[in-house]
Amino acid sequence: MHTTETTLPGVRLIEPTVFGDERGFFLETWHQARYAELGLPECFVQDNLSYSRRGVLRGLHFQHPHDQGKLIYVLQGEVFDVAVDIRVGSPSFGRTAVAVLSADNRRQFYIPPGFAHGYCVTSESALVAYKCSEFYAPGTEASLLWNDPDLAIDWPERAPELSAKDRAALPLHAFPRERLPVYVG
Ligand SMILES: Cc1cn([C@H]2C[C@H](O)[C@@H](COP(=O)(O)OP(=O)(O)O[C@H]3O[C@@H](C)C(=O)[C@@H](O)[C@H]3O)O2)c(=O)[nH]c1=O
Repeated sequence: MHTTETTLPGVRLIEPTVFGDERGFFLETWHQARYAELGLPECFVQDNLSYSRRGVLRGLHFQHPHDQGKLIYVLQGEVFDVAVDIRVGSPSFGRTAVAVLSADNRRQFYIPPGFAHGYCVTSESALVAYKCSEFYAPGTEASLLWNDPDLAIDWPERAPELSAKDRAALPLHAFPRERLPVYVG
């Protein structure tokens, strides 16, 4: 397993060791002890799977309270994945880290609690799997505007397909401080 720091402290790109043989390949998608050594949560409590067509953009989402850490990987297709530091008082507040995740590169992106997350599908379709460190808590989720000019994310799609919730999202500066997580160092 190989891990790389990204442009945001705590956000990690993980390349699991792949064991290939004549039958195909095998890899561990999560191993509690090994991933704990990387500083990932020892306990994920929910696994999610979503399917989307090319050009769909889901995000940028976060929950607060009940902030979720997420371990994301792609089972089919390819996505452009984005993390945004939205922790009030963080030295990297408003900064982003991006990664191309695909079924072929088998990369995983770890986004700690306190960050917003989103992705855009760049293949014909994509199956995205992710583990979460907190349960889904309806009413505490929020949508940060995908094309907030202050974030300046260079999305691969200029006119993505969005949910109604994401079309009504707010730019980061419009969120009251109490709706955002706080940086604890
Ligand atoms: C996220 C989620 C949604 N749902 C339901 C609510 C709703 O009826 C339906 C679709 O929900 P959404 O439109 O919020 O799904 P989606 O836009 O895919 O939301 C997800 O986006 C990515 C980027 C994330 O990081 C996730 O945490 C989550 O916010 O699924 C659950 O039951 N459990 C969950 O954990």
